[in-house]
Amino acid sequence: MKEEEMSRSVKKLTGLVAATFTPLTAEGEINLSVIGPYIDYLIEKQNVKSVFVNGTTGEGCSLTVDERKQIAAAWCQHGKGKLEQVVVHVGCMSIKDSQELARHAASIGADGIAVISPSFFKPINADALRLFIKEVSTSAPDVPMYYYHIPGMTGVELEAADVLNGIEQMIPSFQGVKYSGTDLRDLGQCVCYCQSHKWSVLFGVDEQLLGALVLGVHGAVGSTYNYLGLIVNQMLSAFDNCNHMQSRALQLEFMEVITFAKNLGFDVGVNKQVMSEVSGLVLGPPRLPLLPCPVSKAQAIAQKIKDFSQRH
Ligand SMILES: CC(=O)N[C@H](C=O)[C@@H](O)[C@H](O)[C@H](O)CO
Ligand SMILES: CC(=O)C(=O)O
Repeated sequence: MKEEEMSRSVKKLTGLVAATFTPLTAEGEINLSVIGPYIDYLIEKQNVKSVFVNGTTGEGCSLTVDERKQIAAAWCQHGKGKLEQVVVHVGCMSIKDSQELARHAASIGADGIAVISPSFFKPINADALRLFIKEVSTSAPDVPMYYYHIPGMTGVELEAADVLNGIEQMIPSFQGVKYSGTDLRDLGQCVCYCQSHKWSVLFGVDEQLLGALVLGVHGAVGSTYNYLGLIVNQMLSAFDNCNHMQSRALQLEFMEVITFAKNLGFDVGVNKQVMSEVSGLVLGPPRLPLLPCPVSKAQAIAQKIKDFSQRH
């Protein structure tokens, strides 16, 4: 497809996107039965209608290729007619695995795919990373492709704007970037570049979202929208209505909650247990090397979240 054709037929990814947790049984096997109720919870209780599956929050890199396929398929199947977009993260250390997951995502009707940089052998420059993303996209040429920039996890410090430069010539299906870094200059460069190609920039550091909105990002992908979607939607509305006092007050209060959580140790294992406490869904433990979270710790964080929600 030509670039103009693609951009006409693609639904732009905007607004809040929940980075989903992967439900596991107490024995540590994937638990597909939770995904249907999980979708209803996001839509009915959080007003969140798009999801990002098998990413950082979903422990995608800790799952087998087969497990990732089953999880992605369940989100697409149960989300049909309910969710606006299901974006599947397909990044792996092996490009072959990523290609297989990309092909699979296309076959189940995913609305988009995303890749992180490989992080054991790292791309030495932006060219190498662009090539990697391109080779994955050729396995699913009709599925919108997003680059998932998360230097804090991958250790790949290439500027995202450098990765985007010229990428439209290599990847006709390219549609934007999920930016989970904190370099606002690089983010701003990405916003300009994506704006000119009608792509989306989704921000991924939830506690800093307001700063990114000021720079013009089109939406946000994050773990906390699983349980704070309603409140952050209020912040987005306040921002859209130029109510700086209200959007700032909400972001500052949100920062206080995340700081409280971080001081107790806030990794994906803790976060997952917090979601179980707030939502009532039974998401189970994380997978090693992440450790299960003591229930008392998750309850203390969940209480802060509930208090925050009740105040608004
Ligand atoms: C490293 C990580 O998990 N980042 C998530 C997405 O990129 C965020 O949604 C964070 O969980 C969130 O901003 C809380 O710190
Ligand atoms: C936040 C996010 O996008 C992820 O967990 O992958």
